Amino acid sequence: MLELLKREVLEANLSLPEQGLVTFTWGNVSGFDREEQLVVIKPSGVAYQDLTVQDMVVVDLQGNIVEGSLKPSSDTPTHLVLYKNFPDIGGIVHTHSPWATSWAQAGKAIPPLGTTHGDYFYGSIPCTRKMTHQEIQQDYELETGNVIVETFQHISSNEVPSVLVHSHAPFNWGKNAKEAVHHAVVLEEVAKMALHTFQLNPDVSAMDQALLDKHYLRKHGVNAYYGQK
Ligand SMILES: O=C(CO)[C@@H](O)[C@@H](O)COP(=O)(O)O
Repeated sequence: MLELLKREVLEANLSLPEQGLVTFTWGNVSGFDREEQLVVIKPSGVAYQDLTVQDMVVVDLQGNIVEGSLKPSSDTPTHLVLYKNFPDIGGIVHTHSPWATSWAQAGKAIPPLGTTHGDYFYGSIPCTRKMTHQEIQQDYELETGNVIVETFQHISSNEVPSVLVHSHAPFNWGKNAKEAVHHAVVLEEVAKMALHTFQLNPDVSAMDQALLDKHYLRKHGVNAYYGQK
């Protein structure tokens, strides 16, 4: 199982530059084997084109390296907090994709403005609060995870599989690494559309709840009917 997960995580990392989500090494993907309680994650600072399955790093939920000779991504503590607190996720991706990162730097949530958003996110994509100086200085990556969990106290991490970290960039997740990357691609498109929408009409309001319900629930939930379902 772990070897298959390493391959899945490698392929998900290689898809980041293919999808236009990263510049240089500004991103990382991990996968979670919930049975073994082990996380496979990209090594820190290694160029995507140089990555091999053997480079994938395996850590436990305390961050101890179980397999691998390279240092894990610097964002590993953030990934681990999310795996511990969001029970249904099996993959996480962090990038600095420019449109979503612009919203994160502005400290603004992305409201549901249209059906593209509604098909994937059952409400606004939240932005975390600013972190305190103490949080930043103590353990920035760990506290980034904690502030994301705090942001989702009253939001379902299943219904909104993305977050904008204030003054930083997005984190996305899904049932596996591939789905997490899919959500990251959608987030980037939705962030781009939303910014242009506000430029065209600064007074635009969020889409009707009925339309959001129709589009989200046609793809998600027990009565989903989209595509060939
Ligand atoms: O967020 C950042 C930098 O701000 C990191 O995600 C990015 O540099 C990637 O770091 P890693 O190479 O995964 O350690």
